[in-house]
Amino acid sequence: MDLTSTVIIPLLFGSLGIFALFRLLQWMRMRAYLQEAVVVITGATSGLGKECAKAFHAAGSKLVLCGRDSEKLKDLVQQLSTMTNHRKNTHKPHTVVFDLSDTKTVLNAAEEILKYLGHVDILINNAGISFRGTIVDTGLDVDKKVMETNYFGPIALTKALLPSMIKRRQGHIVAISSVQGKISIPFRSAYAASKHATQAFFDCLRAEVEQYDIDVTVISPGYIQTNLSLNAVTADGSRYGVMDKNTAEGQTAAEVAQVVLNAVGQKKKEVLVAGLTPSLAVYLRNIFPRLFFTLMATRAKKERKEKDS
Ligand SMILES: NC(=O)C1=CN([C@@H]2O[C@H](COP(=O)(O)OP(=O)(O)OC[C@H]3O[C@@H](n4cnc5c(N)ncnc54)[C@H](OP(=O)(O)O)[C@@H]3O)[C@@H](O)[C@H]2O)C=CC1
Ligand SMILES: CCCCCCCCCCCCCCCC(=O)OCC(=O)COP(=O)(O)O
Repeated sequence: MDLTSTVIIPLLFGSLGIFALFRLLQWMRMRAYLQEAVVVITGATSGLGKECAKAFHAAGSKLVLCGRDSEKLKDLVQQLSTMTNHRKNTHKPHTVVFDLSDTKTVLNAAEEILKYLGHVDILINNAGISFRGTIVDTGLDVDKKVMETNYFGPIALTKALLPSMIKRRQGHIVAISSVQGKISIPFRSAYAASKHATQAFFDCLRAEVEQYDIDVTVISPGYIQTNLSLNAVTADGSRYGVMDKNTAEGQTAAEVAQVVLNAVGQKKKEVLVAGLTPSLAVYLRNIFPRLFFTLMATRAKKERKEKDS
């Protein structure tokens, strides 16, 4: 008896068929979940937020696009309306203008969103700023600004929308963190601190709200080709204004937005979206912390030397 033709090949094709069917069912469930869902995206005016807006719009979600600049939001709505490769049943997005570092405007925005749309299915806390500077030279006002934007703003918005999700026993909260929510690299203190706080807060939230059928997804990207480094704040509060090499060579925002869409659609609890070095760095930090600390100290000395020369 030929084992290959009677057992191995049928088994192989059978497994492939089951896998294909599983993926198809997964895709159909994801499509149904995102279609018609009310999705709030912060930081929709550029980079990853803008690409998420395009991806969720194409998936048929009802978008609430948030940002500080109403003109940029209007432009995005216009751009979405002309997108050609989307399905027929897309929706005109609603826009809300507020600054995440101003709690009062965040709370007003949440009220406006609930008043206008009645409920939120998916909140994507995406907006953020980065930081470049030495700890010794950085004023506390700069640390606070980064924490207000990356941590207190998103948690204020989350807390404001959470009661209505609990009441409906339905909702999904997404935090765009960073690899720097898991490891700290020198001269990024305020940013890394804000992302570690984000990771911790949303991990606690996930545990607390599972009993209400609310999902929490934390996405930790590595470098993405966006304006993040250009817009980073420095030790004296001024704009960094440099497109860092790592950022310029990172993944495209559109690629990462697809990962966000799939992670949300599949209700994943967390996703690391990074290249080999950042991914290895996360493992190294946890498995061989002393080696990781030595590498970081060497990196800090090298960067300092380069800056001083
Ligand atoms: N780029 C990267 O390498 C990585 C990015 N990330 C994270 O991805 C997220 C998106 O950043 P990215 O797209 O890269 O960067 P961008 O600078 O392109 O986008 C940042 C967005 O956040 C908004 N924003 C900044 N400050 C505030 C504020 N005070 N109130 C409201 N909105 C604000 C910006 O609005 P405005 O247009 O008004 O400035 C902009 O829409 C961030 O959380 C970032 O930390 C994570 C890992 C890597
Ligand atoms: C054999 C194992 C080798 C692993 C050693 C690696 C040590 C090198 C450290 C690498 C650090 C990577 C940091 C990645 C950080 C990252 O992806 O952050 C994403 C961001 O949020 C970008 O923000 P930024 O403003 O810092 O550009």
